[in-house]
Amino acid sequence: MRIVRDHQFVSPADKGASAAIGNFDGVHLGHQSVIDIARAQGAKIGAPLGIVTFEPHPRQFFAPDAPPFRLTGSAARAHRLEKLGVERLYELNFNAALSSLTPEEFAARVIRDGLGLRHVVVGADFCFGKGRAGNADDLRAFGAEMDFGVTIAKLLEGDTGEVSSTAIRTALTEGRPHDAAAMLGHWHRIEGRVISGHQRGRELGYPTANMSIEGLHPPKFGVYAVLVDVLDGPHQGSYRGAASLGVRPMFNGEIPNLETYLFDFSGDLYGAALSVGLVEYLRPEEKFDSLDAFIAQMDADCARARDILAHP
Ligand SMILES: Cc1cc2nc3c(=O)[nH]c(=O)nc-3n(C[C@H](O)[C@H](O)[C@H](O)COP(=O)(O)O)c2cc1C
Ligand SMILES: Nc1ncnc2c1ncn2[C@@H]1O[C@H](COP(=O)(O)OP(=O)(O)O)[C@@H](O)[C@H]1O
Repeated sequence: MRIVRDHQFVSPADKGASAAIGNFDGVHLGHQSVIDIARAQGAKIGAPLGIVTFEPHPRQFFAPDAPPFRLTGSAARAHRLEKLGVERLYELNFNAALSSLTPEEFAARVIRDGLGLRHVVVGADFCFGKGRAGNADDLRAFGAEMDFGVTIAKLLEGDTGEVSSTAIRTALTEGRPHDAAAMLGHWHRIEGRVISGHQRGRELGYPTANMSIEGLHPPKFGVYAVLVDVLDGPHQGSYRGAASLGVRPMFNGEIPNLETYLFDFSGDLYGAALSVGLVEYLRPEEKFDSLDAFIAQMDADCARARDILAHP
């Protein structure tokens, strides 16, 4: 997958895609259906599959102090898109210049001249350009005028209603990772590099690979059964584990993070990139009266997580 971050000066080899446009936060089933249409249109006209997306997320650009809401950071989104067979990822810098283009300027300068897209696919609720002034029908009209194809995809309905990033966030906030996964088409995964903590874990018999969740929507705090992928380094591979998400009341922690104990593993994970999939919510974080009681509870958590993960 080629990643292009500037819509100007794009090399001819990177132009000519059939691309879906949007934020694709979480890359859920609704996003995947839009991407499938772009793939099918591309196959018809012999164009590579592309995605046009934005970084930061426009909502972060317009309201930088709002609480974190993203399901996927830029790297996690790119991984997910690559797995879906995306060949060109246009991750455009969402800045003052881009956000002030009118719908017509966006169509002409970005879609036609900059990226040279041959076909674009958007969801029915798509809005674009300064002040969100353009809608999907406007895009179709610009396409006819500027010689790129446009498909407007219907919004996907799941069993429990519309598949949306908002509904997924709510499921995660309420500790329902299965419901989130049903809308995502995969486990909700938190990705990041392993950072060091207070080195207490190893003394408790439960060393944990710690990751920051800064900038991400926080799922319900507590203990989860998890599926872990170590994405790089000597321990690359898939593991099962139990993870604690939150502030560690046992040790009066403050900054929330994700701490993952990998089953049947020993080794150094500092600096490695991890992807931790939340499979089942086990219990809230607690403060125990003694370390013995805490360790006994972690033993029980891990036994339960092993059981759950044997038949996820
Ligand atoms: C299965 C499991 C359950 C945990 N449950 C709790 C908990 O209930 N309360 C809490 O404060 N911390 C909990 N933690 C987090 C531990 O406090 C944390 O991993 C440990 O203090 C190590 O911290 P360190 O990585 O900074 O050394 C849990 C960790 C694991 C792996
Ligand atoms: N089974 C395991 N699960 C998670 N991390 C492990 C495991 N075995 C060894 N480690 C290593 O131990 C480190 C965590 O040990 P810990 O004492 O909790 O220190 P820290 O407070 O720095 O997280 C991890 O970052 C990893 O490098």
